[in-house]
Amino acid sequence: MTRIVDVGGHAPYRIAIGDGLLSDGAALASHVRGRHAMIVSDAHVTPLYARGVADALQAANPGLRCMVTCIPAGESAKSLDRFAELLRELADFGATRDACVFALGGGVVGDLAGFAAACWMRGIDCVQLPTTLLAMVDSSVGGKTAVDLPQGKNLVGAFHLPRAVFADTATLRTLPDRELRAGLAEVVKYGAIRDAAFLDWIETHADALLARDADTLAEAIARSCAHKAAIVERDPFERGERALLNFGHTFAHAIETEQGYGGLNHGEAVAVGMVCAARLSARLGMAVADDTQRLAALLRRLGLPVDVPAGLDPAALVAHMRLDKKAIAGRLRFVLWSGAGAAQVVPDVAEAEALAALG
Ligand SMILES: NC(=O)c1ccc[n+]([C@@H]2O[C@H](COP(=O)([O-])OP(=O)(O)OC[C@H]3O[C@@H](n4cnc5c(N)ncnc54)[C@H](O)[C@@H]3O)[C@@H](O)[C@H]2O)c1
Ligand SMILES: O=C(O)C(=O)C[C@@H](O)[C@H](O)[C@H](O)COP(=O)(O)O
Ligand SMILES: [Zn+2]
Repeated sequence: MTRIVDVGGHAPYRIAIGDGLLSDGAALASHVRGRHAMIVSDAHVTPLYARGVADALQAANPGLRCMVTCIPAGESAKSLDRFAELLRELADFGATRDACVFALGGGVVGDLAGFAAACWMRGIDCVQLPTTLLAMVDSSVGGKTAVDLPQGKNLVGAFHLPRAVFADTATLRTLPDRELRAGLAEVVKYGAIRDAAFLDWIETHADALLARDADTLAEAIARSCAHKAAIVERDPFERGERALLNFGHTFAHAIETEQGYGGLNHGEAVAVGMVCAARLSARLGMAVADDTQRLAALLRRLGLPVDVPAGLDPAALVAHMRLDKKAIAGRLRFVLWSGAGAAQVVPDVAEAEALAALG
């Protein structure tokens, strides 16, 4: 069964979620307007799936010129250098404005390839083909694309909506356990910020999710995408409510940056960050300590970390937060929590409070 989530707004697109979607060459090729299709993937995903996608596209449209380009796996590939390399490859490929980039991989590939598509000739089509749970529930949807700098996460980027998203759940069978758990952190985020019943559902289905039960995973993906779609179609450029999707991220990005993008992965950092944000909310009188305990217990049960890694300098973490994209006029803004299903953006949070919330 293929589940569909439609994302409305000024440039609507469809998210398809189902087993085997990467072999549907006709569906993939229907989004290519010209003759050039560049499949961007990483060193783990390329040998597993890239040839299949290229063959499926080619079979559906024999006139298409397909190329596969492979980046190293991992967050450190989300760099300006790799971005420049992709642009040079698009040039060498002769990609014209009707070319299409297929981002086949996790959030790293999606963000990097999406950013190259956003910039090449001021914007060409991009189709997201997420192969991690995190990319299926979050990064492939909504059009945020970016690369990191040593000074901070996602500091250089653009909003560039995908033409379509195909989440082939069969690819999750090869995903390492650690990456599956990372994706579950962003799933928990949706329950935490806007759907108390979904948070209950995740608690009830935690074992099935960890055991990769296919229907349970597909339901988690579809419900997560529906939440993200509802927000990003109303606020595509994060002028307001989209910031709620950043719950836990001010802490998470500071940790990832301070670890040089080689420590916790994004989902793990978000798990820690959400607990810090919940603690901060309790300190500021918005949440009760019991809610923080409940959130931490669920994340632990899902195999995720909930404590700031030992050895990180708290002052350095707060210094990174000053470059958080939600900060305004030199003051920190946080997504804070008032318990299951309820979050809000709070301006002017004192750095001393953020420091104390690190635990
Ligand atoms: N744009 C957004 O809205 C948004 C949202 C959330 C996260 N992100 C970004 O996404 C990135 C994290 O994405 P991620 O968690 O997918 O990490 P990732 O892209 O690094 O993938 C995780 C690992 O899994 C491997 N992998 C991917 N699919 C596989 C498969 N099917 N089988 C086997 N191995 C596979 C990858 O090679 C990599 O080693 C971060 O950079 C984060 O900032 C962006
Ligand atoms: O789509 C969004 O908006 C999000 O904030 C989703 C986050 O999970 C994601 O990690 C995003 O890349 C963070 O964006 P940033 O603007 O804080 O860099
Ligand atoms: Zn995130």
